[in-house]
Amino acid sequence: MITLTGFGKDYGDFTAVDSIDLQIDAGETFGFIGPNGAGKSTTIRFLATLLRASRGSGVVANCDVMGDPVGVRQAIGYMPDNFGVYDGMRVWEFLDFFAVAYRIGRTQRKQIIDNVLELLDLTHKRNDFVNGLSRGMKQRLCLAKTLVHDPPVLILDEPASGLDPRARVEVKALLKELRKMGKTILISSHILTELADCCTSIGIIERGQLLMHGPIESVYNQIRQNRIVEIQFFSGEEAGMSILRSSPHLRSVENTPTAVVAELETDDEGLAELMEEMIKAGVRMKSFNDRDPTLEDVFMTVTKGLVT
Ligand SMILES: Nc1ncnc2c1ncn2[C@@H]1O[C@H](COP(=O)(O)OP(=O)(O)OP(=O)(O)O)[C@@H](O)[C@H]1O
Repeated sequence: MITLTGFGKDYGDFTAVDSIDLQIDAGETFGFIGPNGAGKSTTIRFLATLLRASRGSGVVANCDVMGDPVGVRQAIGYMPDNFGVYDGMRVWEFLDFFAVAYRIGRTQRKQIIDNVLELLDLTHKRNDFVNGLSRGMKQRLCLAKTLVHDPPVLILDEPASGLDPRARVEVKALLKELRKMGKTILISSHILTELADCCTSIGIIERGQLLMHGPIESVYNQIRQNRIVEIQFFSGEEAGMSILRSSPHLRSVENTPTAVVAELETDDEGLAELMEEMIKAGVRMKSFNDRDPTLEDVFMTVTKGLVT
C-alpha cells in the first residue's frame, strides 16, 4: 500500500534522509520510530506530496507520489505534526471546509460529518469554536478531518504528542478501531512504548537511516538472541558489577534507578553461570530477572544507545 524506493532528501549539504527502502502492506499499522531530527517528518511530508525527493520514489495506494500527487492526496488522510488553529470556525465548519475541499456534495457532507464526529467522540463539541478546544480535542478534531473523504491510508505525524496519558490511551484505542475498519496506517512517534501495542510492524530511523524494519514479532526476535536481565543487588554491588562487566557475553549495561539492566548475548546456561559466579563471590541479589525485550530495548539496541 505504501512503498518507498531509495527515497532520500538533502537540504543543501545536509542529508536529512539517506536512501530508504520501505514496504507497508494493506491493513498494517506501521510505527515509524526515531528520535527528534531522525527524518520521520521529512519522509512523511514526501509521502503526503508536500516535499520533493532529492532521490528515489514512492507509491501510495498505486499512485506515484511525484507523478500523481492528486491521486495520492485522494488516497490519504494526513495529519501533520503541527496544525493551525482557525479563528472563528466551529468544529462542524472545520470538517465541512475539508469535505468541500475533497469535493464531497452538500447532502453527503452532513452525514459524513455526523459520522466522524461520533467516531471521534466529538458530537457534543459540534458547535464549539475550534480555537477554544483543549489540545486533546484539537488533536482528535485533526484526526477527524483526515477521515472525511474515507481514505484507505492514514499518515499521522506524532498524533499523540503533547497529550496527557488519558488522551494518549484514547488515541491508541482509536487507532485500533481504524485498523479494524481496514485502514492502512503509518504513525510516527519518538515515544516508543506508545506504539508497542497498536502496531503490526515498525521501522526504526536514526540520522536519516532506516536501521531496522519489519513485522513487530520479527523485530523483537532479532534482538531476542540478546537477553535483557534486571538485577537488584542487596550487597556486594561493586563485585557484582565487576563480574558483569568482565563477562564475554555482555553487550551493554545501564544503571537505572530501580535496577541494573544488562544486555547479554547468551542462553539460559550462560545466565545461570553468571548468577553462580556472583553468588560464589559473595554478591547478594534481591532479584535476577530475565525479561522479554520491550520496544524501548529494541530501539536502544538498534540505535546502540545503551551506556556501556
Ligand atoms: N527545511 C529544512 N531545511 C533544513 N533542514 C531541515 C529542514 N527540514 C528538516 N531539516 C532537518 O532534517 C532533519 C530531519 O528532520 P525531520 O523533521 O524529518 O525529523 P523528525 O524525525 O521528524 O524529528 P521530530 O521528531 O523532531 O519532528 C533534522 O536535522 C532537521 O533539522
